[in-house]
Amino acid sequence: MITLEGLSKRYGETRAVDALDLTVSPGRVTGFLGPNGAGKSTTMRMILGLDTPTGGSALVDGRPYSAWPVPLAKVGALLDAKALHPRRTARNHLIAMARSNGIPVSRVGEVLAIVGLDTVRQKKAGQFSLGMGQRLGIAGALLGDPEVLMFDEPVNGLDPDGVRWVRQLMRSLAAEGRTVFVSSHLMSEMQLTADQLVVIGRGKLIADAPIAEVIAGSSRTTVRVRVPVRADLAVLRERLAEEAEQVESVSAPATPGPDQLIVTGVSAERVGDLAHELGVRLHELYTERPSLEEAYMELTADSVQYGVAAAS
Ligand SMILES: Nc1ncnc2c1ncn2[C@@H]1O[C@H](COP(=O)(O)OP(=O)(O)OP(=O)(O)O)[C@@H](O)[C@H]1O
Repeated sequence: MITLEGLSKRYGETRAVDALDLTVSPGRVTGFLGPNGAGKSTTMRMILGLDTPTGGSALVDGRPYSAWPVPLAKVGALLDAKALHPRRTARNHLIAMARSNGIPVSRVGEVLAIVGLDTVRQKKAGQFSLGMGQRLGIAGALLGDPEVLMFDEPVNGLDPDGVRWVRQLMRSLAAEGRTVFVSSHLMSEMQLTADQLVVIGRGKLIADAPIAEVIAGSSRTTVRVRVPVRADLAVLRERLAEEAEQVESVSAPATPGPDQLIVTGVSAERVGDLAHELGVRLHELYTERPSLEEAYMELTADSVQYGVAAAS
């Protein structure tokens, strides 16, 4: 488990991380999202003791990372896949890591096999592609068989097969009861991988909730209802207008007039109950949920620092 209490980091005037309170629990994949410069990498670096907080604390199972006798056996991390010695082979890189952390060298072969690099274990890291570097970084994170894993943009540079592999790896690590904390800008991938989402913007917590809740909480969740009788549509519309945020009449393609309502701010159950009370016959009633990307865009709209002006 990772526990952040009031965690803060300032760089001069920049509040990179601003009083962050957060618990990252075991047994699930927690996605860590936020616009560029939101403070994700800085947070992860502080958890690993690579940056010193200017306030608050970051603990792993109740202790700072460095206070664990074999930190690599407690937390495995992939932060910067390019941080490799270019003339060292994959195998030697991992052997050096294992030796300096008191981990049996026999574990090196195991993790090379897990990440699919056993055939190139004698290749020098400097000759690795971006994706191979990512795999080697993940091998390093797994070396100490840690309970807590942190990955900063792990699918960066991976081909579709590799992306899928990372997804399955994260899911299986969480299923084994480990804590998996992973940052990514790929929303579609996060939607498939994460159980819980933590969203930050300008160093502050914006959301910490199960993925389904983040999506359901979006104002873009609407209810669509199809009513076959035009007069009934008007009756239902009038009644819904009393409690909905918005009710819009629309027509399906190739129909002469409106035959559907799109309702915001009222559940499908409530729409169905009201229709029943009014004796209005329905042909369709369903909830349209936004994608995670749409929900995320809405959540972070005020926190984007490095946006591009929309093309006119
Ligand atoms: N060493 C540093 N010196 C000064 N400012 C820094 C330093 N490291 C990070 N920052 C600033 O802290 C803020 C947070 O940066 P950080 O890299 O943690 O964001 P991020 O969420 O990981 O961004 P990205 O998604 O672009 O990787 C940014 O404004 C960044 O410019």
